Amino acid sequence: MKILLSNIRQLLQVRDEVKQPLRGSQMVELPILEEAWLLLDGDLIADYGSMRLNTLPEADQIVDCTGKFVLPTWCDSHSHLVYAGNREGEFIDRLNGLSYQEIAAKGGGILNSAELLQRTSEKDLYQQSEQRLKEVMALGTGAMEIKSGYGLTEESEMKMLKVARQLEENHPIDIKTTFLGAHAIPKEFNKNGDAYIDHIIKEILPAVAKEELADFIDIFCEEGYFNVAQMESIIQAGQQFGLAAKVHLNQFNSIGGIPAAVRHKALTVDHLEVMKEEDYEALQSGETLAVALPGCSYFLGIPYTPARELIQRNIPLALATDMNPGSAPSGNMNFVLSAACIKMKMTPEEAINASTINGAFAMGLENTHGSITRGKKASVIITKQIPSYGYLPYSFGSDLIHQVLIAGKEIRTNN
Ligand SMILES: N=CN[C@@H](CCC(=O)O)C(=O)O
Ligand SMILES: [Zn+2]
Repeated sequence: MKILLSNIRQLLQVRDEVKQPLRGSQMVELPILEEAWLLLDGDLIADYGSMRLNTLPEADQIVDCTGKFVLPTWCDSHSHLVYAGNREGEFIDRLNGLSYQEIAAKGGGILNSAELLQRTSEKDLYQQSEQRLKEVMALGTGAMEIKSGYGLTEESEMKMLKVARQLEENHPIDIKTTFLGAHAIPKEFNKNGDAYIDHIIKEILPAVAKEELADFIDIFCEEGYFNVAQMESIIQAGQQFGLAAKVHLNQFNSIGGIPAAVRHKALTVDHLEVMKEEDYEALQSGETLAVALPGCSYFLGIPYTPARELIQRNIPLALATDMNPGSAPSGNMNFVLSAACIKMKMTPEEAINASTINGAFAMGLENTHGSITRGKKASVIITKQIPSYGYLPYSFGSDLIHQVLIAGKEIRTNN
């Protein structure tokens, strides 16, 4: 079925081919086609052109986009969307003065979510997660990464990854999965991180790889969780199974993880709220992408990732939600866009690039997602009638989406 979007006020992020993630001054360039049409054929983008120059192509359905902006759907490259229950109780504890780390030290935090997830059936976990997935698709996310990490046993880590794979099978959104067994040390390991890392590498990872449940590998490298040597072991073990690394780093402390991750050719390093000179220099010397998670900074009240410094130093930067029950219980990329502009001083162009094409690179989906390109997935956001695309981050909290199409399928339409 061919769908023609006509009379588009501005078609955003129109690119022929993007070979590398955008960096530095490239991030401020957002290619635009004024007064445009866009033809979707089945699940792919077939063609686009100017309303002024071309005769319109034939289509089965025509959607009039007068006064509206069309852009590729968001690419959310860092999420923990599959989880059980919530941690609203810890949220109240934090409002009453406890810190995220203090709650974790008392046995709450990730271990709290793991305890509940282990008791939750696969079916129930699927249903809870599917509800969140439907919500984020309606908010314009067309590709996303989902991590395990609330299982912390072979059985429960596999349960999480199976649920993520089933979500992809049953919905048009593209989902990449990441094995995050090394998210916290389970209670049974009595704070012995080395023993748990050994167990992951010898037992859990081979089982995950055998069933092809993961595309990437991750670890929470942070004081009180896992150290740099343990991160290096996990990255190398993942590489044995062809899993590139996407690593949680520098959320609260800079402990030397970024230089090591870049040395080991990690695809992305994520969080980066706390940065030292050596961290910037390592990123400048390699190909690893930085991923910022402003929803986490907002929710926990911790520093925002220094986007201006990263961009000024030519380091490619993506934006993602970090959707999870403890530090960012929102999968709304529209909010992420606003927070990146308001709190991290990114321009709307930089924030849109970081949330689309660079997000696609951060998941290895750059050939199919992240831009309006012939042959890429027919996944687009049609805005309501708004004055400019800068209005998207400006009008924070407003729902400015008229329609979302993912792989050619209508996800929602507002009037
Ligand atoms: N920091 C590590 N992992 C998640 C939070 C996990 C949790 O608190 O449940 C994050 O990216 O923020
Ligand atoms: Zn995370």
